[in-house]
Formats: sequence, C-alpha cells, structure tokens
Amino acid sequence: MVPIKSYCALDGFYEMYDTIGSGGFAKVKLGVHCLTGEKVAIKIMDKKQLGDDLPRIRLEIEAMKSLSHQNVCKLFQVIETDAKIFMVLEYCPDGELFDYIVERDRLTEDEARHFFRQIVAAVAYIHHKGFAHRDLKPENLLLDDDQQLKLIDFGLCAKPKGGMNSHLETCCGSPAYAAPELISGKCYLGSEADIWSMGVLLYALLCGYLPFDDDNIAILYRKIQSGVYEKPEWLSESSMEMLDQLLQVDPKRRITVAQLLHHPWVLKDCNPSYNVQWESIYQTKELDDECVTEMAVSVGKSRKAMHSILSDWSYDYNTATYLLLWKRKQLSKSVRLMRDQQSIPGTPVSGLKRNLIDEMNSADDNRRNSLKNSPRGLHTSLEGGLDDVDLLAIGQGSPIETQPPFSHQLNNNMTPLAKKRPLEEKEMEYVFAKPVSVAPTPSRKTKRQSPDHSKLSPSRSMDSALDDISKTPATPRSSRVNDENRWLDTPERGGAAGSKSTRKMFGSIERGLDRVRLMLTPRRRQLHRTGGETEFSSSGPNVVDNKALYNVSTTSSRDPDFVLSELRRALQSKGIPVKQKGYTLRGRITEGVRAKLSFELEVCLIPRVDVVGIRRKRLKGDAWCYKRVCEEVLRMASIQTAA
Ligand SMILES: Nc1ncnc2c1ncn2[C@@H]1O[C@H](COP(=O)(O)OP(=O)(O)OP(=O)(O)O)[C@@H](O)[C@H]1O
Repeated sequence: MVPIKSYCALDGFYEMYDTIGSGGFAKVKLGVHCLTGEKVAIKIMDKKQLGDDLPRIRLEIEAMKSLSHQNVCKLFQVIETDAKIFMVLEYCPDGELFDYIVERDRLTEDEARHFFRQIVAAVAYIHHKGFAHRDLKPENLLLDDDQQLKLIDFGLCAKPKGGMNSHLETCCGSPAYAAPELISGKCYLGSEADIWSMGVLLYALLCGYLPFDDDNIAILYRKIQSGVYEKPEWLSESSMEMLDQLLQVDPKRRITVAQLLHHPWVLKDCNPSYNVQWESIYQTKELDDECVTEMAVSVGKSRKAMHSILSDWSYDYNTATYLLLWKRKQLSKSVRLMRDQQSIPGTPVSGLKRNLIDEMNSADDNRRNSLKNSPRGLHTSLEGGLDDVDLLAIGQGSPIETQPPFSHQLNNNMTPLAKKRPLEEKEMEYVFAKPVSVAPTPSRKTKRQSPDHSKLSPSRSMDSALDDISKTPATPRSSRVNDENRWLDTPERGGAAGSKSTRKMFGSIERGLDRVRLMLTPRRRQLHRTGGETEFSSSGPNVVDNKALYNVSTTSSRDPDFVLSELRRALQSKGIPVKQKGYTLRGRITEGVRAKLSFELEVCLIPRVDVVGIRRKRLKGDAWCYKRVCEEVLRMASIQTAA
C-alpha cells in the first residue's frame, strides 16, 4: 500500500494512509510513526470548521493527556498548526464495539461480560481521575487486535472543579444513552449518568438493540424517564438483575462503579483473587530505562538529557516515540528505532533523525527559555502547509511532491523533509533509516458522527429524512464509470421511503445480505490479491484477504457487476443519492446541507469461497440509523433480485 499525500506538519514524522473514520469534528486517518514503524490513528481537525467547538477539542486533548489506561485510547502526540489540530492516537484496528455486536446479532452473556469488565475498568479509572465521560456508547469503544476495548471521544467529558461529587448541568451525549435526570434538565452527577449509559450499553451487548428507542425524541425521553424496558427471555436472571441495578431511574439507587468492581455478575467465573483491573498498567511516573537509552543513543544525547526531555510529557514527537517504544516493549517487540539506513538516495532518511534532534533541541531551548507556560503539548513549531488540501484516494498516484508554501515561517530549522539533503552518514554516529514502508491494515470500520439529534435536540427521524429525499426531484446524471478513482454520481430516483423502524436490527443486515442470492451464470474474474487487505484495482473489485472478512457479508453470486447494479438500484429506489467509485457505492443522506448519514457498500471478492461479498462501512451518522438503512437497502436489493 502506498502512503498518500501527507500534511506538511506530519512530513517526515508520520506516513499517512487511508481514512479510517470520521466524526462530527474530525477525520481519522491511518498513519505510521516513522521511527518505530508503528501504526497510529491520526485525528485531524480543521480549526476554522471547529469554530465554537474548539474549546471542546482542547478539553478532549487535556483530558487524554492526563489519562493513561489499558482501556482508554492513548494519546501520543498533538500537533497544532494555524489551520489544523492533529491528534496522534493509539491505533485500534478492529473497529467499533457497535459493529462487533452488529455482526453477531447479540453477544453471549460471557462475551458481554468480557467486554463489560473492560468498560467497568475504563470508567472506574476515568472517574478516579476526576472525569465523567458523558458519551459512553458502543460507537465510542474501539477494539484493538487483542480484543481489548479502548474508550475514545472525550469531547463531551467533564472534570468538575469540585470533584466527582459536584453536580453538572450541561445536557449532552446521545439521547438513547442519556440518564433520566440528565434529560429532565436537572443537575446531575457525571459518575451516575455514566453508570446509566453503561446500563444501556450492557443491554445493547446482551440484546442487540436499545432498551429505550424511538424515532420521536419526546417519546424516547418519556420511555427513558419511565425506566421500563423489555426483558427478553434469553436474559438470565442474573443479567436482568445486573441491568436492573444499572438502569435505576433514581440515580441514588443506581449501582456505583465501586460496587461494580466487585459485583458477582461482573466477576463470574473469575479466579477468586481476580479484580477488575481498573488501575493503569502504564507507568508515567517512572520512565523506562531501555526506551530512554535507545532514544538517547539514537540522537547522541546523554540519558540524563533524554530523561529530562521526556519527563516534560510534552506530547510532541519525543513523547510519541517514547510511548510507542514502550508499547513495543510490552509486546516483547524490539526496542529499537529505525536506523542504519540502507540509504535510499534522495529520501529524507537522516532528516528523520534531524527532526528528532531539532525537537529535542527545541525542547531544551524551551526549557531554558522557561516557555513552559505555552499550551502544554501543543506542537507549534510547524505551520500547516498542505493542510487544507484534501487527500488523494488510494491508488491515485504517488505521495505529493508539492513543496510546502514557504510563505510559512518554519521554526527550529525544521526544513520540510522533502527539501532536505540527506545527511552524510559519517556526520552522525547513528542515522535513522528511512522507515520501511509498513503495509498498514486499514481499519475495517469507520465511525458515526453524532447526528444533531444525538446532542439532545429534537430532529427528524431517519424515515422522514428518507421521505424528504424521495420527494427530491430526480437529477439525471451520468452513471458511467470511466475513472475508478473518482466518485461519480449515479442517477437519483425517487422511491419508497424507509419502512417503519424495526427495533430488532442487529444481525438482520447479515440476514438481508444472505438473501442476496444472485444466481446468474458464474463469470470468473481475475482476482487482484494484495499484500494488505484490499486494494483498488483498475480492472475489477477488490479481493478481501481471508483474515479481513470483517464487516463483509457473502452473497451467493459470482458476478460482482450484477451485485453492484442491484445495490445501486436498491439505494436509488430508496431515494438515497449514490456516488460510485469502482465497485464502491457511497450513499449519503443529508439534512440541510450537512450529511446526516454517509456510508459505503463495496462489492468485493471473497477468494476462499469464490463468491462476491459486500463490505459495509459507516462513514458518518448515527450507528443505529445506519444499521436500519443498510438493512432496508439490502432487503430491497434481495427482493428485486429475487423478482
Ligand atoms: N484510535 C483510533 N483507531 C482507529 N479508529 C479510530 C480511532 N479513533 C477514532 N477512530 C475512528 O474514527 C471515528 C471518529 O473518531 P472520533 O469519534 O474521535 O471523532 P469525533 O469527530 O470526535 O466524533 P464525534 O462526532 O462523536 O465527536 C471513530 O468512530 C472510529 O471509527
């Protein structure tokens, strides 16, 4: 996989790859940290677009800097330019817990417990640190490749000045997960509100749908305030009791996180000595000697000097390098930075080292100049150059060669790497090699944007949005694909609005897809297998790696073109405007000018069973709405096919 055009501020520090998620405020891209070769997630925010929400992002950054826990997504670095804020985060390749549930209809009690324990651990830890999350939901829990949950999205968190026993007033979060006292407009305790959300979350894990759900926000609130929810017969007595303790309308009768840590349901089948590991395994007080030494040696500084630089926890490239090295050590990987270049002419090999040295010198200068009161961790030495240029799609050519605009002042001798002359090897004892291009595995899912209604404001239902779309006059446009790398509009067609919401949605996407039985004459196609998971091919659909069947449903067809046209037809007949790039269809439902929901359905090839698959990917919008829309689209596709 080829890295895509990068942002100037990240040049030489990170290689950038595909977008792996987007939210209301950010685009998240896969990156590779150049000195360690470790994958990271880079959350990119445009300051202008953030507008009044900028303080919220600053709060999120400050919160994440003070949180280090195995079940909280780790912040490695913050880079701020004139135009952008970049947050470099621990990469969670296995996507959202929401999608994990969707794939399985609902989880078994043991599996739900496995995840719930980790949620309890994360929440106990953040509460202990004085934060309430206030937006706990399965979309905000990501999975790493070891089934460990990582809590993200601290944009709505609160750290009450008077501690966790101080009341909060701001009504925020996602309505379906909001506690009764919160939606009543009363003052509330953040810790108690989080516990309620955990109840909703546990219910979703065990049942596969929400305990309180309605398209009409006023009715939804009434349901929440009544505290009455369905208790399906598959729930065990003990699970029902657990839910009952979490979903207590009166916050004072609700179970506390301290009680949860020792709760028999949570600890079931555990060794008697086992405790929910709510304390952090990260050591931030003491730096790891081996990692410090490696970094010191690499740039020819003394260990003491390096120790002192890292002790600042500036959340710059040094912090990121240290944390990633430390993480490698925990995984028994080598604690070595990239060096000993197999010199690639013209590459910014030694520039990498120079950048690190520059950063360290700048850190030293900063210390000397007592500039510590500048925004902590905000890397202000680079100004955005190409930041506003949107990234190219994969397969659209080589990384950008464009020179950064030199109207921007670059501090600290931080010459853009593209301009750097490779450093003579003898100049330095250790020279960082150009990092081997790691073929990253893109996340197999992306993320919702909390829709407007998720901020507790009344909004139209998805059905009505679909209704409106269906009323929009059709605009005939060409649907012919002549360039796979461009998104092309396909003709819109008015069609039936979405059917009435069905509560039982998990798993039905799979069932819907299973009904896509396309029994056309099998036509063999050349498979375009790639080293990574999939790759855009100029002559056919992507081949999914057998290990990456996440979010992919199989059909019985061997004809990708037919599946593609059926999907397109279904989307259009639902009145959902569609754009097409190769074998990927992007559907977008708007509310005003903003995208309320955007998602992709990609027709791909599954080599193991030699059939066509459909990969689903939510780009933006409420997860449950996405699920319903996909379900309806796929059902329609199958009906039309059957007909
Ligand atoms: N560390 C990560 N690893 C992998 N994917 C990630 C990571 N962080 C975020 N994502 C993906 O990007 C999506 C958007 O991220 P995030 O929720 O932080 O954005 P946001 O704009 O703050 O969202 P919101 O609109 O809820 O405030 C996530 O749902 C997830 O799919």
